[in-house]
Amino acid sequence: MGDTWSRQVHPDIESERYKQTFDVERLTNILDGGAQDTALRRKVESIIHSDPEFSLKDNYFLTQSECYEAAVEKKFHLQMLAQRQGWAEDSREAYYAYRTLSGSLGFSLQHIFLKALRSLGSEEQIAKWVPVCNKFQIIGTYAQTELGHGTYLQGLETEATYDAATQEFVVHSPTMTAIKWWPGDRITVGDIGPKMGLDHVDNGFLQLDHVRVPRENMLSRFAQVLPDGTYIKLGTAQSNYLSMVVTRVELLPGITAELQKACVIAIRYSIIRHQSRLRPSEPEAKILDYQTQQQKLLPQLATAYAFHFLARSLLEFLHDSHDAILDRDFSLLPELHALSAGLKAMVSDFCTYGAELCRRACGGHGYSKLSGLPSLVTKVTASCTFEGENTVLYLQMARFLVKSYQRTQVSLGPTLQRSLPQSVAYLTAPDLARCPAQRAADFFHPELYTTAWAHVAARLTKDSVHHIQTLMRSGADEHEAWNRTTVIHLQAAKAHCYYVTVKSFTEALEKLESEPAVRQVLRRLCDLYALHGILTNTGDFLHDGFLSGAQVDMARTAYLDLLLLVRKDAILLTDAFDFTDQCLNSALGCYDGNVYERLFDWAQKSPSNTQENPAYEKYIRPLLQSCRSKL
Ligand SMILES: CCCCCCCCCC(=O)SCCNC(=O)CCNC(=O)[C@H](O)C(C)(C)COP(=O)(O)OP(=O)(O)OC[C@H]1O[C@@H](n2cnc3c(N)ncnc32)[C@H](O)[C@@H]1OP(=O)(O)O
Ligand SMILES: Cc1cc2nc3c(=O)[nH]c(=O)nc-3n(C[C@H](O)[C@H](O)[C@H](O)COP(=O)(O)OP(=O)(O)OC[C@H]3O[C@@H](n4cnc5c(N)ncnc54)[C@H](O)[C@@H]3O)c2cc1C
Repeated sequence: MGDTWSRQVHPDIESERYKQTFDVERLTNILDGGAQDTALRRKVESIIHSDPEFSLKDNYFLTQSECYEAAVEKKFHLQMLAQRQGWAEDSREAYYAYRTLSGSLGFSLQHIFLKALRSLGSEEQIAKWVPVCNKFQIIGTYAQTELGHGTYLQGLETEATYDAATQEFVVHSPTMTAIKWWPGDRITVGDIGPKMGLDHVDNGFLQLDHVRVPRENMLSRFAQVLPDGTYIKLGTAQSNYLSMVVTRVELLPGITAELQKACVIAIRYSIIRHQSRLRPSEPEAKILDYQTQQQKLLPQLATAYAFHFLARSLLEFLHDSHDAILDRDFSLLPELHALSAGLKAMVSDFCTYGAELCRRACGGHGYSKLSGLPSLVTKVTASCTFEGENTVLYLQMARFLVKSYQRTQVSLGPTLQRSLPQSVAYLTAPDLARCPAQRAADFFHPELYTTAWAHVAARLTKDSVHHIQTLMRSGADEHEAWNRTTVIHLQAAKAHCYYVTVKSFTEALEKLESEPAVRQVLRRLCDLYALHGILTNTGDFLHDGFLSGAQVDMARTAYLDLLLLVRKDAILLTDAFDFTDQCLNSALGCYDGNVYERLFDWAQKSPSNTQENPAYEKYIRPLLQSCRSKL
């Protein structure tokens, strides 16, 4: 932070860094993608942090309007810096700049606009507009949602009427509910009013009154309109939804980073905070030494790591399939859509839950904005809704699971095995009826718990299909049967997403053979993540006897042992994320652990401490005097 306390690390947190069971720097390199990436990121961060224009110190004391202005100001300065440094918009340097300034930069919708342009625009349109957008000579938004519709895109009311005489589209909002609502960064425009958070984003409304748009401005990779108005379909009905798929995947690292930061803040604080005594004869304990505090925070740390590797594997899948889709080979799109929908829902749900748990785990100081935790919680909460409301997205995943299972019902055999999408291959794998675990240590085997998760996901998917078929046999039509099964669909989709995450974590570990110490510490997190899920969903594993009650007790023993093991490395695991103090902007989460000094110092900046509030003269003094005169 560059303040006086940065020079002296608090002994409590320093002692936690002595016993290095693994090389923290190597883990940071692995998370960054290599030592060179770490070096580049740190170089970008030092350039940013050396410039006072990018300081976040006063953010907690700004009004909404000041917050927005500060975000645009930072974006402006970052654009000027990027031009001076030669950092292209889609460069690693730009990515690292956004990572360190995330949540405080204006024009975030420009990225969403560019994803739509790159996914739906023709090569000519991309070549024409991307360069000027990258220089912010065009500032775009993504105005899809309306006052009356956000989820149900078939219900959108905005009209685009083609005028062949002028070769223009006349775009119009015919009703009040057709008014575009929410788009950040827009004709009759205005602000939609105060929100729960994201004060740095100017979410507004856009009412279109017969706005004319040239024909060539329609993004035309998957659909074209000829000068005479003929409509040419070049893709599928869903290919025009591609930019949402790309956005859902590319949002995952940023959403995960919110949980990572919350874990860093809460775990560092939990080493500094001493409260109550473990033994009457001993001094007050570090709250991270209480098993319940470990149970709150360490599974969240495991989740934050699990999602890092999950996001990486889904980004690879997107990268490998995106070019084919742009070339109109849509064979991988259904699986990509299902994964992007289901995993965006799960990651945002879990990161929201986890960030709030981290906040609560910090007691009273977790309720202070100066902790950095409340703004992390309000920010990550938005991701449960934007880019697709989570329930709706889980149901999209469920629809894919149902269709995949129905394919197994009609044709079994080797050809099916090869043609089933890789993420649901377990639907035709030989199924274990019972878990083979004989003792707690057996639950430390990735093969065992991955199979357990596949078993539950398969059972719930089959259960949902059988439930639909039973309802239809009793006379319900397919739509009613679907709706009356959606609670079970949700269970199946969530179990599938958890299985996918466990599998991607175990696969990431397999690639770390040359890093035994790092691999071991990550392996414990993988075990913890998998067992945490089993123990918070034991009903699903007991339901058909796959796990016995005795085996659940074994899993719990393994889990509680893991908490103790992970506790020892907790600080080192948070250090490995390598967030700077400036980026965390938290009085509780600084690297040096000097919490109380910073909390007291930062509180002095509160306007209430720098100027008298008019309430005293207007109300308090007269009240006191009125009471006094009666005495
Ligand atoms: C700091 C701040 C930073 C903020 C950044 C983020 C800003 C956020 C910006 C936004 O929020 S933009 C607006 C986001 N809006 C949405 O995500 C809308 C969500 N709704 C939908 O995506 C669709 O309406 C929905 C998937 C719910 C329904 O789609 P459909 O209307 O096509 O109906 P249906 O569910 O019957 O799907 C028909 C077929 O299309 C498929 N499909 C649906 N969506 C698809 C898709 N995206 N890609 C590929 N296929 C898709 C679906 O799987 C199915 O295939 P099958 O018939 O083979 O089963
Ligand atoms: C911070 C923020 C920023 C945003 N930015 C943008 C932007 O830049 N551009 C843009 O276009 N949009 C933006 N949005 C809008 C966002 O995309 C929509 O709010 C989102 O898609 C959800 O749609 P909705 O609001 O219509 O919710 P609804 O769908 O009305 O959700 C309400 C409830 O209905 C349920 N529901 C709806 N349909 C079904 C169904 N089929 N089955 C079961 N349950 C159902 C949902 O699960 C939910 O519980 C933003 C939203 C937020 C919060």
